This record gives sequence, structure tokens and C-alpha cells, in this order.
Amino acid sequence: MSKAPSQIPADPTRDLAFDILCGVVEHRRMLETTLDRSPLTDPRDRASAHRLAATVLRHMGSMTELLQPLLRREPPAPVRCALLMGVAQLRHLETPPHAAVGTIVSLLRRRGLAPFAGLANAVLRRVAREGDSLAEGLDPDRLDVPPWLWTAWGRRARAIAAGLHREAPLDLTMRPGAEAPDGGERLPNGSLRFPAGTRVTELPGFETGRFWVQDAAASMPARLLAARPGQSVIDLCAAPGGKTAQLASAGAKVVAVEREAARSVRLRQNLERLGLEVECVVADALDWRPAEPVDAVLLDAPCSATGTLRRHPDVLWVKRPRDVLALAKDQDRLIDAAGAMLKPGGTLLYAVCSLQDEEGPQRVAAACERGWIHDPFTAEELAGMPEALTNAGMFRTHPGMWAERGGMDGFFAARLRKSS
Ligand SMILES: C[S@@+](CC[C@H](N)C(=O)[O-])C[C@H]1O[C@@H](n2cnc3c(N)ncnc32)[C@H](O)[C@@H]1O
Repeated sequence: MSKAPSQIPADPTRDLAFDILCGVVEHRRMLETTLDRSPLTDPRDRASAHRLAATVLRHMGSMTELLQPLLRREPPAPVRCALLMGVAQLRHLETPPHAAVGTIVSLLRRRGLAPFAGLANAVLRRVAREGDSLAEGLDPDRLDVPPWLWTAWGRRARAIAAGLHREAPLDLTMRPGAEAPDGGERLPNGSLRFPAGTRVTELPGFETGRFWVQDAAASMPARLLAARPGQSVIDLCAAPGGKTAQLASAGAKVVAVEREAARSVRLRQNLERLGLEVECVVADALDWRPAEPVDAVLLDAPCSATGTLRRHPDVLWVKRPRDVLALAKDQDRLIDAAGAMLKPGGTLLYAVCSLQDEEGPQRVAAACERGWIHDPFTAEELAGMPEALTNAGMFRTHPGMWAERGGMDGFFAARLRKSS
């Protein structure tokens, strides 16, 4: 007999994970957007919901394939999301089978999908019993990446996919001269690495601003700009401020330009915690211009963010090829806006957290056709991360690099000079 709704146990964590997944699958809504809108306040519940949803998104292709022989017809999208949550609990999150099945059956009843509760019960029990044989012969690396991305990544695809299946560690950038918290691994590029799941706010020195969170690869563009004390630098597209903090703590006079007012508040809060003085401007970098042209601009341009898929696996299923093309056009416009802020001969450090050729090497080639001069990075400049130096003197990483150390985000950077 089916239970009356009042008898169904509440489970806000799984409800939120379900909402996140339906948002991604049905509306191409980013995970953070649903999380931001959720009324759930308990940080542990939010973290659990995030973990469950992210696990589904990381393994979505292979888990969908595993379910295929167990379904006679295609279930509605929300039911598929619930089934995937069940499979993730059984196969990737070590939830005991009775809880993995029971929680999904309850979820379907709570969410007005009671007619599918029997199906979920039968299908998930089979996955619990026969999951290993059902998974035999599947290629998770290939299946968990949408075909357009697999093709675009070419020879890097398998290594990137393997990186996607690992949870990202926590990397910190230290303020110059600050004492490092115990227990971290010092990486060759200078970042400090802690295991995945480490809570940054609990590390000694967080409140007093001795460090900030920044993936090892993400710390490289500002390191490569090598700002000098007193040098005027504009940081375009600045929030939440990891690169601004690097430039300011190197002693540069930094103006940080951010278009979104809410993100600019976060930028200011982060800089305040770090005790760094920076002029923060809320403006569109396409229109804003400094009073005087400057020596250097760092442009960390908005992009598809495919380089961050270890932390944001929703990117895989939300972004489309046409998004990459639109973002690439925006990047051309931002590069030329940066040109209008620079002195003749000034330096532009263009960076994106993208793995796509269209956002990266192709933008540099297009900029050179418009009169910019590409100034290659040298092996000495990239001594801390030599594997990231491309033959053309650009900086490029992907999540499969440094696999034995826990990987890194995908980033691209190149140095351009404004013609004199
Ligand atoms: C990739 S994030 C920047 C990350 C940041 N540089 C850091 O290291 O912490 C891109 C940022 O650019 C901002 N943005 C996008 N388009 C912009 C524009 N035209 N002008 C200024 N900021 C923009 C977004 O709001 C977002 O905060």
C-alpha cells in the first residue's frame, strides 16, 4: 500500500540534490544557481547535496548506460535523475543498499512521482545485486564526457576524463613570507596542497589572511605576469579575486574591475580578509577606461570553464558548442578593450580556465591578426610547471596533468604585447 505524503520521511539533502540535477538535465541550469536559490541553510546538508549531485554529474554517462538494459522504456527526466542518484549512492558513495534504494523510493513519493516508486525499487535492487556485471565492458572515461567535448579535446581527452573522475584537492596560494599551515604539500610552482575535503576555514591562518584558495594552475597567470612593486596593473574580470590578491601582494598598484555588483562585494570581502589595498571598480571592462594608460593588464576572461570540470562537473552537461563560440567572440572584444587601457608596448596577460582551442590558442592567433604581438613564455618562467609550456610558448594545463599529485585545473595563458 502506498504511504500518505505525511508518512514519507523528510530528506532535504536529497531533495536539493534532485533539484540540482533536474535543473542541469532539464533546464541546463548551473549547479551553483540552484544551490544559491535553495532555502536549505545547514552547511553540512548543503555540502552533502552538492557531493551527491556532483557525483551523479561526474559519472552520468556511464551510469545512464548501466541503467539502459534495466529500463523497458525511457522514464521521464526527473525519474531518470532520481534513478541516477540511487546508482551513484550504490556504486560511488558506499551508501548501504537498503538506504540507497529506500531513500530514492521515498524521494519519488515526496516529489509526486509515486507511480515510479515500484520501478525504482526493482531497478535499484538489481543494480545493488548485479552492478559489477552490468558495468563490465563499459568505458567510463569515454561515456562520462559528451561526444562534442571528447572530439574537441583530441589526444588529451582520455587523460582529461581520468582527471574528471578524481575529486580536486584544496590548493592555497600563500601571501609572500606568511607562515604555511602544517600538513600541506608544497608543489613545485609554490602552491600548497591539502587533500580533497579539507575545510579551508578550519586551517590556522585563514582568518588572519595568510593565504587564499586557488588551484595550482589558476595561480600561474598572475605568477607569469610577474608584477613589480609599484607597477600599475589592471585586473579585468576580477572577482572573487584570487589573481587580484596575487598582484597586490607582489606590491603592484592594482585596479580590479568586475562587472557584477554582488561578485564585487565578495571580491572586497576577500581582499579585506587578506588586508590588501586595491581599488575595486564595478564596471563593464568593455566600456571602462583608466585615467592613464598602464603598463600591464591581466584579463582572466569569462569562458566555458571546461578546465574546472573536476569541481564543476555540471559544466559538461550545461555548456554547448555555441556557448564556446559566443564566449570566444566576447574574449576578442575584451582583449581589444584591454589594449585601449595599455601604454604602447604594454603587456596583456590573457587567461581562461578553458580546455577549448577556441578559447586560448585561437584567440591569440586572432589577436595577432589584429596587430597584437605574441611574446612567448620561456622555460625559465615556467620552471615550476614545465609540462605546461607549449611549443608555441603558451601556458596550457588540463585536469589529467600532475595525476600522481592529485591533478590540476585546466588553464590557458598567453602574453601579448600592444604594438608600439
Ligand atoms: C573567470 S571569473 C574571474 C576569476 C578571477 N579573475 C579570480 O582569479 O578570482 C570571471 C569574472 O569576470 C566577470 N566579468 C564577465 N564579463 C565581464 C566584463 N565585461 N567586465 C567586467 N567583468 C566581467 C564575471 O562577473 C566574473 O566574476
